[in-house]
Amino acid sequence: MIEVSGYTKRFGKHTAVDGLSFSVRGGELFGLLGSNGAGKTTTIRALVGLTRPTSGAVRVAGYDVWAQPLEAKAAFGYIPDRPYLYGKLTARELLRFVGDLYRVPDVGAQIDRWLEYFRLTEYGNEPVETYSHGMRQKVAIIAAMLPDPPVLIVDEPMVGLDPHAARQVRELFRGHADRGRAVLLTTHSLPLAEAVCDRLVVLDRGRVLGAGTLDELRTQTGTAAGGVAGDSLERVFFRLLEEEQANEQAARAAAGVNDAEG
Ligand SMILES: Nc1ncnc2c1ncn2[C@@H]1O[C@H](COP(=O)(O)OP(=O)(O)OP(=O)(O)O)[C@@H](O)[C@H]1O
Repeated sequence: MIEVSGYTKRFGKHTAVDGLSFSVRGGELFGLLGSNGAGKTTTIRALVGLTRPTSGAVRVAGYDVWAQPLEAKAAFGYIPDRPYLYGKLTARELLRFVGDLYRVPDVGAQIDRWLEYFRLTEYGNEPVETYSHGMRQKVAIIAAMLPDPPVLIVDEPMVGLDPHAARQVRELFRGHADRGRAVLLTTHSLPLAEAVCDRLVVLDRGRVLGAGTLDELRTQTGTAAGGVAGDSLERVFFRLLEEEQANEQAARAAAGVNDAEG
């Protein structure tokens, strides 16, 4: 459902993402993790047609996002980290606009159901510009979910949500994947990723440090650094970063020795 092959993005001389490959199947919830500046949003922006790859290909539902943008865009819902919503529209107007674009059947009843789910019913006829940050985030989530897309792409979904809404959203994404859809999300919340993701990629400065199920990552880090089965994703994550640092120091030291010899 999502295919990223050899995706590289350079901004001038800076390589933000370097030869990234992964795929997400229907029924899977996939996590893209990494520190600040790792390249998560840059990858998501390529997948949703906002930042053109320098090289490599990104495909959604079998369509190349950059060669067949209309087909690809019809197949995914996108929840950006900072959603832009038309502030002068009410939530109902905005959601009806989205629903009509995607030809959602029985859209009025669906919007009512979604507003109720997120406790927004009494605000549904107020302009979105009067909403709190979390309320806007909920509207952006509804807008992406309303067409029931085969692929859902989500950048940092929990920022600004209260604990109740965060749990609802977690269940929503898991349920979406369990109904055969593909869900790709980036998050800094390792407990969230541990609770819901089937598979993960950990990025650092544009390169993959580890990829696979949590158990596979445990094995990967355990073999190299003496970890034990059952380690939390947080421990695994920090081990991957520590190993990367150790490798870099070793490489620098070796280069220093070579320089000295040369
Ligand atoms: N438009 C741009 N122009 C130049 N550099 C950019 C641009 N967008 C991103 N970058 C650089 O690409 C790298 C990856 O940024 P990106 O936003 O993808 O990171 P991220 O993993 O989403 O980080 P965060 O967790 O902080 O949101 C960073 O070094 C960033 O400075």
